[in-house]
Amino acid sequence: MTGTRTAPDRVEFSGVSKAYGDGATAVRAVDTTDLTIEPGEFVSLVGPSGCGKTTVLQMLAGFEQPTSGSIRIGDDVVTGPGPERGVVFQKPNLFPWKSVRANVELGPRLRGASKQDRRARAENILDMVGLADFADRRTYELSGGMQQRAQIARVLVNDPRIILMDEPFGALDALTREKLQLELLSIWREHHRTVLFVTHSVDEAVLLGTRVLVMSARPGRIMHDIPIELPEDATDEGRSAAVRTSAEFTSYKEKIASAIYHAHS
Ligand SMILES: Nc1ncnc2c1ncn2[C@@H]1O[C@H](COP(=O)(O)OP(=O)(O)OP(=O)(O)O)[C@@H](O)[C@H]1O
Repeated sequence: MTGTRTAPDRVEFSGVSKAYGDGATAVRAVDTTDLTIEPGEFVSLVGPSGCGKTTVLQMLAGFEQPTSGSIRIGDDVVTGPGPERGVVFQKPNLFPWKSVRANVELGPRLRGASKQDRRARAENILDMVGLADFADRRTYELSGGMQQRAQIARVLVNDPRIILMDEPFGALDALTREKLQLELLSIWREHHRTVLFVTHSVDEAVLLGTRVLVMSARPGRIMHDIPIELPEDATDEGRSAAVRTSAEFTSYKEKIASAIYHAHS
């Protein structure tokens, strides 16, 4: 039989709903949702507080199962977590007593990579996220921004094809946040992984996303799917301010902020 195979990293939600609990006390978090994410897309997910953004991400991560409908990656139905998906949360979950390098090497070590291989991979990734000089520090010694960099390195070292990020920069100060946004954008431009990025910041959603999805109030469903095309490359630190103040950027922000505002009503 010669069936057509779907691209291996294509994400597809078909009629996905999620309720927590059952009976009269059930919380309907996500309503019937269809969604396709093509390989290499950077999709920002925004919406009113409690509308089900994290639930969408957790279902794709395989930590939660849909109540109805199904989620596929390529031809495979998601039934649990898998090595092709890496998850970055708002709070880094690093081992504080281990060095940055040991934290980053843990994934490859658990998968049986040789010492030489995992060392080389860790060095490469730590360099990429700007932590090469901090490899031997214990993670509790790092600032919040550095800890989040280490967390991103820990996910990237496993070479996931799909990266799921839930408010990863939400706890950082504005300057560090901006720096990490640009770094993430550079990494994505270079490696072109598929990214699903949950954020409360419309500015961040527009700056990073190739698409912004706006969810309605709970039970959430995707109300708007907005492709983003900005005039310039925002990864260049010198030009990012110009991008953020461009007419296109402002217009996207206004459109999305208004959609979120109306999603409440
Ligand atoms: N494990 C759970 N058990 C019961 N209810 C839950 C659980 N997780 C989430 N919920 C509820 O489901 C709804 C959607 O939550 P979710 O965290 O997905 O929304 P969100 O859009 O990410 O929220 P926020 O923007 O505030 O982070 C909320 O009403 C929440 O209280």
